[in-house]
Amino acid sequence: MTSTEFTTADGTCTFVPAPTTPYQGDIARYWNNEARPVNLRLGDVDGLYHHHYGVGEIDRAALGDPADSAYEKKLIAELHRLESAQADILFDSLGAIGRDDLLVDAGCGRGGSMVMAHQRFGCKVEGVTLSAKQADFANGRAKELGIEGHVQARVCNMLDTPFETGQAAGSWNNESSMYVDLHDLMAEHARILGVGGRYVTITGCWNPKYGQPSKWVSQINAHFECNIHSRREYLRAMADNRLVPNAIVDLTAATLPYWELRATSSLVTGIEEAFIESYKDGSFQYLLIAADRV
Ligand SMILES: C[S@@+](CC[C@H](N)C(=O)[O-])C[C@H]1O[C@@H](n2cnc3c(N)ncnc32)[C@H](O)[C@@H]1O
Ligand SMILES: CC(C)=CCC/C(C)=C/COP(=O)(O)OP(=O)(O)O
Ligand SMILES: [Mg+2]
Repeated sequence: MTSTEFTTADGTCTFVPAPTTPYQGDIARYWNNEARPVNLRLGDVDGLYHHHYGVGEIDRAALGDPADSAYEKKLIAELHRLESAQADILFDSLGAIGRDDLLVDAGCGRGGSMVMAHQRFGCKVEGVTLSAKQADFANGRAKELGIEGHVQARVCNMLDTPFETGQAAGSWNNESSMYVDLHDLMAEHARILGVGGRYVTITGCWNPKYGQPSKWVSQINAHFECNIHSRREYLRAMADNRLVPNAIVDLTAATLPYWELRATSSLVTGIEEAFIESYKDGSFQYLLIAADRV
């Protein structure tokens, strides 16, 4: 396998595997260059850096008066609280995880979810991302927290991971499954999970009830260079790969307050309208699917 050189934040030179396809090269570049304030400023609140969205009711009392000079800071903290609440909901669905178990985060971003999972379960958490910059960032945070022996990110294709067959007790995709073929993805999760293990995804998917992807869904795809799948595709790919859903939770109503609040902030990116309108017209859904590896 060919590799490319990458210099880490501490100046160390390292080699990372070259992307398997030109598309994966595009996605690696996209995340290597990403530095949106809506992600960095939220992460700065407590050092948990997420690249996913939020769920739950807005705490209006915590936000206080919009005319107050401290309001924007409180709004950022509130958006971040909702994003961390989203990760907590995903972990609630993983079932019983012990300290000696291994969890795998497929498409781990800057690693916020990995840190949270380790803090909650005490176990080892391994993540993969296409972006060397993200992996370096996640490993840097783990080192700062003194948990580098438990939380590790590497540059790797989630469809072809180095984990042993049956090694993981749990694995997840948190808003990272819209970059890959779902049959290939579920086959890899089914391979690395032991029988009785649990797979969880939180994802945005287009709703077959709408007919085809709406213009808003197409806009989201173009914005992130991703390819949103339908709800039907998720269920079919799981069924074909020994992953039996035990929970399908529609989080659409729970994520709307996050988007409506975000749309009023100074950190807007321009994609807020597409999420709000597609959730409202029913063409797009925010779903959690948990499945047992049988
Ligand atoms: C929207 S971010 C989500 C990050 C993280 N799950 C979170 O919740 O913060 C999408 C992530 O998927 C990763 N990704 C996309 N395609 C991938 C692939 N084929 N293999 C590994 N990671 C991939 C990207 O590198 C990026 O880290
Ligand atoms: C639900 C869907 C369709 C998600 C697409 C994947 C994605 C880009 C998630 C959020 O990342 P981010 O936190 O970097 O995005 P933003 O900068 O908009 O906060
Ligand atoms: Mg974000």
